[in-house]
Amino acid sequence: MIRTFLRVLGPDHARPVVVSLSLSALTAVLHGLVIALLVPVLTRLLGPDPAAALPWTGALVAVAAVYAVVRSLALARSFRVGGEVSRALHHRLADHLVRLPVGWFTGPRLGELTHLATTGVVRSTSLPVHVLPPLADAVLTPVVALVALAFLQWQLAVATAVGLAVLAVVHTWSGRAVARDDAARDAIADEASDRVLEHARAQQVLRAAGRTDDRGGALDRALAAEHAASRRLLRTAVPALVAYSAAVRVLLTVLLALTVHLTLGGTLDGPAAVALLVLVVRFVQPLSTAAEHGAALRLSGHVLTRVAAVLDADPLPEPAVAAVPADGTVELVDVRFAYTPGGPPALDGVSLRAQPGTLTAVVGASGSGKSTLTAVLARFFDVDAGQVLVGGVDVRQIGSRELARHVALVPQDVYLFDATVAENVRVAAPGATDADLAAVAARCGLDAVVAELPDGWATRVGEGGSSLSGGQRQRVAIARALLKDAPVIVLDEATSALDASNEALLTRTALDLARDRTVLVVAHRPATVRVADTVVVLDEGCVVEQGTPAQLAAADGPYARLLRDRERAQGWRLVPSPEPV
Ligand SMILES: Nc1ncnc2c1ncn2[C@@H]1O[C@H](COP(=O)(O)OP(=O)(O)OP(=O)(O)O)[C@@H](O)[C@H]1O
Repeated sequence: MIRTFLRVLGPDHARPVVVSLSLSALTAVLHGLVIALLVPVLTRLLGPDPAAALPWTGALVAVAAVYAVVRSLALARSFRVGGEVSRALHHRLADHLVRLPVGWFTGPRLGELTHLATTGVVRSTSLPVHVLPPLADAVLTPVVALVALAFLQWQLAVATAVGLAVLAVVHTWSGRAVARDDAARDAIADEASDRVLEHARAQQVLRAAGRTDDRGGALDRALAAEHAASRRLLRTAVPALVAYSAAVRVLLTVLLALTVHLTLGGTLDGPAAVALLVLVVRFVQPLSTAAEHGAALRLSGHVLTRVAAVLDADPLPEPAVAAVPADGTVELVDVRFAYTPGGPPALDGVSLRAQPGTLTAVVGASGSGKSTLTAVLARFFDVDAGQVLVGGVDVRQIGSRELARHVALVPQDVYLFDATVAENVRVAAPGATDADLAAVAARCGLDAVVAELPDGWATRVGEGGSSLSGGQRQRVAIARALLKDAPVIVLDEATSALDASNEALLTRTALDLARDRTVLVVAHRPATVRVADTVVVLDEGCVVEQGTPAQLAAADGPYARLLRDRERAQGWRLVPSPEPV
């Protein structure tokens, strides 16, 4: 477990933890020595010559003083290390997450990450502060006392050694049973937190559907399962704790009885018996807390295994020497890709070429593979076969930083940070001046949005950009792409209804962008498709038609059918019912 802890922290942060744990171990050994020294001190103090206790008392005071100093140092260091552990784990997770393929971040993983980054990090932070030091005390102190006992009274030492072995067995047995239910409860708790998040996010949908409570729903079931899992854990944990605690009491009783027996039999004199009784009582004390700290250790161990699994997830391989794309030409050559190995292909032999200075519209029915095409282009996933080339270079040979500079993806559902509009645009180029912002805003119609906002560029957009409409958020994302000056822009057109002026603006912007770069639009509107230089029609992951809008319209194939369907759908309008006469 400690090995996993140090591995998860990484070499830079492991050293201070090792120092802190060593200090805690030294504290526990000194504690054991203090307890052991009580025996010669008490034996002599209660014996016929109390003055003989003086040198032993001096030794006891000296060791106790060193113990006090080391303990304070260990305590101060463990608290400092606790803070560092929290920071280190957050940094390690964050550094690794940015290198993972975007496809790794599926729904359940997001819930697990939230759990790990909050509860998981808190539990790991408590390890060097509240768990390992008392556990070292519970294990090392009795061992040191046992060694001392071996020199003082062998019969008691043998009985103690046997007792400690029995305790270790009981501890391991009870720990295994609890660990099983612990792991199950953790998994169910993750599911419950996922459901709570989902419930909060889906409030609009639920209210629109008239579902204001969740009786019998997924959240209700997840919370009930969590409750049941907690009860199951309690049913295992309580008997396990009681069994261990009873074993400690039995050991104490046996040792006390043995001491009395040895005294009555004349093997021990009165002062030695009193001293040994004190020794036995003192070293059994830390043992009784071992079960609780053992449980905390197991919980932390479980969480650390999961953090280690995240850190072990393979990042997308980076090229040893990153190649630089020659220009913004985009080419897909016989690309095949499935989300699950051996699963149905989302892209099945897709080939296309888009040149700088052109607008390519990608169209197709829902589920035909349009978003997947944009995802492999931005290398959110690596393709299973074929090649994705930007500027003549395979995206796997372009470093991720360079590729992000070359390809700007404007998704349908743009996420904005809870910051000002200006700060959100500057994400693409932190050094951009106000004049740069104004220039890109004018090109994508963001200037009109900013003019209407109460504080202009300084308006805060709320969490995720909630105070802006979908169309406005997309304009912020387009401004980011322009500011980044990416030669390739991939725009996933919003499927939601836009008013006529917004629709015209979006088409104008796409055309304007395509003057000096390669623009691919996942197009949902006939207006955008008609102005494209090339249209690529996807169906079940395959390119079924490709050509200019005029050519495809004349062919009267899948494109023409799709366009007719779209126009018919757009032709539907909700109109007020006529007034009764
Ligand atoms: N994360 C995922 N895991 C597994 N399968 C997926 C995933 N995302 C998409 N798919 C599947 O891949 C196929 C292509 O989906 P994709 O989202 O690319 O289609 P689309 O044309 O963009 O659809 P839409 O217009 O509805 O957004 C579909 O069968 C879809 O169910």
